[in-house]
Amino acid sequence: MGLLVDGAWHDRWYDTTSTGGKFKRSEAKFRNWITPDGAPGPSGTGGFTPDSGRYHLYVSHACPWAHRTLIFRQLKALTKHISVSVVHPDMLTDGWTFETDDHGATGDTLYGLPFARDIYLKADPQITSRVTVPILWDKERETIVSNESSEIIRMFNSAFNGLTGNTDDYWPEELRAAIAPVNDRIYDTVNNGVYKAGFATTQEAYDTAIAPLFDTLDWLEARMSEQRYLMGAQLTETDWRLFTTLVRFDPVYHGHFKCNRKRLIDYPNLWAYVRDLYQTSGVTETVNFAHIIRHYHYSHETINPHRIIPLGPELDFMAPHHRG
Ligand SMILES: N[C@@H](CCC(=O)N[C@@H](CS)C(=O)NCC(=O)O)C(=O)O
Repeated sequence: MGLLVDGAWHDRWYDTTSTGGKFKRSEAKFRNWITPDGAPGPSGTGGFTPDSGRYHLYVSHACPWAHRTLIFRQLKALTKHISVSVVHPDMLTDGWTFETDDHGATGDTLYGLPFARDIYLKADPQITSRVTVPILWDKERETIVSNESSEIIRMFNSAFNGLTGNTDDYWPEELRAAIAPVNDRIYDTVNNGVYKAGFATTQEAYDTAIAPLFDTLDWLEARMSEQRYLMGAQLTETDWRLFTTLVRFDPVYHGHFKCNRKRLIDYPNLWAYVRDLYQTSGVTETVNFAHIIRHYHYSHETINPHRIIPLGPELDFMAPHHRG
């Protein structure tokens, strides 16, 4: 794993020495928006209109952030309009690569480049950035539209409605004010919380992450005993943002990231809720457990130096969820 500094690749693990052992996620660099009329969005520059075939998504099947974008591509009927390349699950000294010797890794189907960093360099040869997925690429302007998943899913939610005719809304106006604090808490303590626990390099940093993570899971378990979805009767982006972390919880985060006070399956409502979401039409096929389990255990040498891939728990995501 590494990062680009002034266009040069440096093979370097996350620096936790300056933060008292705490993992700090860096801000995404590319923050443009595709909008119905090409007007600039809340950040970035304009000119990104919702044209069929113009955009390409680079994802990892292992990555919970990239997974969000794949789910929205399915839910919003965008599969015909936005093409996809899938990186190899092993992220080693070259970062994400386009090697294809693993079932489901497609290579760079646009340019045939060897590494994900080459996509960042194509956008800006002098860039200083981590090389993260997802990457939403514009084939026309040959640049990165966005590498921030929370913003990519909002574009997918509404910008292409005129093209697809799909008007399902996962960020409805009337729920936005209520969604914001729930997203924030789940991002900080769960989505990013598992990483803060897993990548901690001091006991204190781990302790600081693990308590709020399970407090939030307890809170969510109670909430899901009263309603089908996080915001009530309607499925929203908040559910999908939580789903991609919870679906990885027992196979990866429980053991590899030491999030082990409880398993997901010890929370009856949350476990049924995750099965409900998993079984949603189009979503099941976005979950690739082989890449998920392989990536984390094989790539994180500081956590699992012998790269032994655990067998993993037997989980039946297709078991009836009884939440309808
Ligand atoms: N803010 C980004 C975070 C994406 C992210 O951190 N992706 C991870 C994979 S799960 C990554 O590519 N990490 C490589 C690195 O940090 O060097 C988003 O939500 O889109």
